[in-house]
Amino acid sequence: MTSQHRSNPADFHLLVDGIALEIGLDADEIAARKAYLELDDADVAALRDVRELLESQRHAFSDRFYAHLLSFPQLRILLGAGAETRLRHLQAAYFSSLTAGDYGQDYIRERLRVGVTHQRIGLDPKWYIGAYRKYLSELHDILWQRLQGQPERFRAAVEAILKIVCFDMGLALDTYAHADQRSNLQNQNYLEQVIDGMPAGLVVVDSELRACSMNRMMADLLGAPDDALQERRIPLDELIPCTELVNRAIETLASGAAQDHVMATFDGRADGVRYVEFNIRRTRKDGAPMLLLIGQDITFRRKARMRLQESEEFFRLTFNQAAVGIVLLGSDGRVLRTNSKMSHILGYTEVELLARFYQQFMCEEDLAEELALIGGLKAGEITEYQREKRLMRRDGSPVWVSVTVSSMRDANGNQRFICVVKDIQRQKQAEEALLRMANHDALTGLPNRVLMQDRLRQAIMHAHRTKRQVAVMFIDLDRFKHVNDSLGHDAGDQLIVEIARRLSTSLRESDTVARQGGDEFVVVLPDLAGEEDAAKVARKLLGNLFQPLVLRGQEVFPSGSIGIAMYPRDGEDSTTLLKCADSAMYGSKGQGGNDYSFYTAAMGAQAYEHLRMEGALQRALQREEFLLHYQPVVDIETGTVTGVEALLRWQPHEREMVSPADFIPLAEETGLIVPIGDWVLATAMKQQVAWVEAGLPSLRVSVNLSARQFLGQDVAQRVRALLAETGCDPACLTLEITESVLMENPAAATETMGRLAAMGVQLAIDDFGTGYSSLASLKRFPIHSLKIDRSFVMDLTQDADDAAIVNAVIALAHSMKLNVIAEGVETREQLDFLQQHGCDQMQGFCFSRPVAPQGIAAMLRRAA
Ligand SMILES: Nc1nc2c(ncn2[C@@H]2O[C@H](COP(=O)(O)O[C@H]3[C@@H](O)[C@H](n4cnc5c(=O)[nH]c(N)nc54)O[C@@H]3COP(=O)(O)O)[C@@H](O)[C@H]2O)c(=O)[nH]1
Repeated sequence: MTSQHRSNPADFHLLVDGIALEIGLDADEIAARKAYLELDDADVAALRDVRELLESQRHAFSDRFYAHLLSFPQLRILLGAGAETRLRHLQAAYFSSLTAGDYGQDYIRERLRVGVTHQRIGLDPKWYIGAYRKYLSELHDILWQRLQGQPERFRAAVEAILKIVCFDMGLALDTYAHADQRSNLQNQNYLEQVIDGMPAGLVVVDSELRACSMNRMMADLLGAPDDALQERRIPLDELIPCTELVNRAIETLASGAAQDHVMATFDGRADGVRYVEFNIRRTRKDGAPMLLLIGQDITFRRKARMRLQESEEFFRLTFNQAAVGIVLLGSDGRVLRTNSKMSHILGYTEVELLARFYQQFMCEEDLAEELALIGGLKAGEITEYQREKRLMRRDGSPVWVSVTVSSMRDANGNQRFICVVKDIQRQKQAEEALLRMANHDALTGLPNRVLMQDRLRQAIMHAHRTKRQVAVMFIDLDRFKHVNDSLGHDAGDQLIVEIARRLSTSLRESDTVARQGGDEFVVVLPDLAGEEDAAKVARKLLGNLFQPLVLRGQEVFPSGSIGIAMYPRDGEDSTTLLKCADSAMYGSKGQGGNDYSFYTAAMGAQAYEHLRMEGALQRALQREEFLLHYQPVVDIETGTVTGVEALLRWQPHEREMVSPADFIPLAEETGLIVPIGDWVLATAMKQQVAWVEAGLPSLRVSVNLSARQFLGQDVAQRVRALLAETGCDPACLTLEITESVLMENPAAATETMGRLAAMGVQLAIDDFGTGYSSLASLKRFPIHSLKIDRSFVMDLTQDADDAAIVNAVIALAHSMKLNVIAEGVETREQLDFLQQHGCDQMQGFCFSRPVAPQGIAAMLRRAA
């Protein structure tokens, strides 16, 4: 009986040797076995005796033997396909060795090998015991046939064959059993290893609900030592204190019904709580019911699920309560999900939004760009984009939003778009208002200078391309100051607003009317054929402007002076054209106003001179080209010099002296009057102190304050500083302010004058009679003197009106307890008149022209 073995031959031999050792097959054992079978030398001799006889029958024997064996399908399967040839060969070797007479170590090892091989292939002992039976019967028949008549020889041979075959069977069976035992042990070890190594915890519980064993994983889950159950069986509720698990285990034990997903929480572990999900199965061991509790550590999964739930909840709340609108779109733009803010922005309910496509909310003009961007997202060319645009609300009104659209994929790989929409309606409105404010005049709502210049530039560019012309009109209202001064600023504002309206309604949409500031307007007429078009518009404007209106109950007839510059004739850029129009406007004013003038080169020359003077004035201050002359103020009664008026002179280097009448208006216009006036104040005060220090009688010095000086800076503070700096006595300083300056901003003037008077400085109203203030309104101002304007004094001896005015002024001033000074007194007659009518003081050529400081000193010394 033979079979194959498939493992490595060296390993196999080691295994066989190991089994021989474990069985204890040493020489003594073999001798004992042979002795027990009574297998002795006589048997060996008997076997050798029939060797030749049997060898001759080997092939026929083999045929019959295998015909029998292979007639059993189970054997055919166990022995394997194509086994016959191989087996016949092994069989032949065994057949020969059976009668060879050598039954030592090699023989025995071969028998053991056969036993191990049979055990390995799962050939039950029944099969090879049957095979040995067939062997014996066949040998018996052969011997019977061949040894008929030789009963002794036959009996000895049969006896010996029986012994050796039983010897072989014993070896094979022992080996089989031992190899089987070994294999079982190995299987058991393997099973234990598998159970220990499995990624689930296992507790085996007996019918008394006591835990008998558990694997390493379960010990680990419970935080118990591996051998916790070796000493004693622990009650299940002690090992795992979970009522639910114990109850379900009791149920399974009783009914046999499997229990799944039984949750137990293991607390108190150093590494935190563990969640274990158990499956409970009933089984049997040695007839007694047992429970298998298989626990899966789902801590990670459960925590992950809890985290997921938490983050989903967080997302849900954030999504719903977000201060921005959020929309999830399908790749076709369908709204798949949205939040309440989005509903609020668009005025739809969430359900209504879900039935719509994003494209439905877009403005017509944004659609093409938006679709192109979405196309870019779809193609993966961009991952997101941001735009400020308008969306259409449910009520059809547009709402400004800032939209950020990003591309994403859902769990199934479908393309989705997330739109985050911020309502920027208010911001946009504020921006628009700011833009409006930056570009428009607050009072009239007309474009301001900035916007006008922009429009003018555009008009020039267009005209350049189309070979057309552009007219720029500079409009200045005539006598606006008069309205302002006499009727107040509110009336002035009303007039400006009405003029703005009249200008706007007189022009086309494409024309621009802008307020340049104050009472100045600029009109831009684009796309003209020539000068005559502009002239027509100018005539129309003047006609419309001239319509009367009632302000504060008084009928007013506004008019304006218009200067016109033409592109490209007068200039090719906005700055030049505006300058030209400005110069032309002065041309109109010079001709009496209420007219228009086109710019001419001569006007340009005037403007150039203007500029030149401005530069020269600036340099004059630095080069100290200014000086002061002083005109005495004389007491009419006594003829004594009581004071002087400081009068500014400009003596350019190596050039003729320039009259203040020529440069003061320009200095006023450019603002240079402020530093120049400051210089005058300081110099006059220093001079007053110098005369006193020179031992001369203390003189009152009068200084003229310009409008800008008086209204534009903190003159009181400056005067205080200069008084302190120069040491001039405030009581010796008079500040002269013209009537019109006072009326420009009476409230501010009152306040400033109050502060100056509080310092002890005296205040005089200059050029009195030329303005529009009434004597009554003067009561409000803390003034000390009135200076009657030279124009009234000049003709007072010839003109009865002037005489009456001068007389009235003196009378009224005295009634208000004001000092009166007449200016420009040139003749004895004028002086006599003034004396007769009680005028207090005078200044004029009849006494002295303005002279240098030394002249005043000499004059005072002479009088002493
Ligand atoms: N803001 C400032 N204005 C000033 C200052 N210095 C002068 N001025 C103003 O300039 C205008 C012209 O002044 P001026 O050429 O000096 O003429 C003054 C006198 O010379 C002139 N005057 C005086 N007496 C006579 C006379 O008998 N006949 C006559 N024809 N002219 C005479 O009058 C001018 C003084 O005017 P007023 O100031 O109104 O008293 C002139 O408006 C000056 O105010 C300065 O420092 N700051």
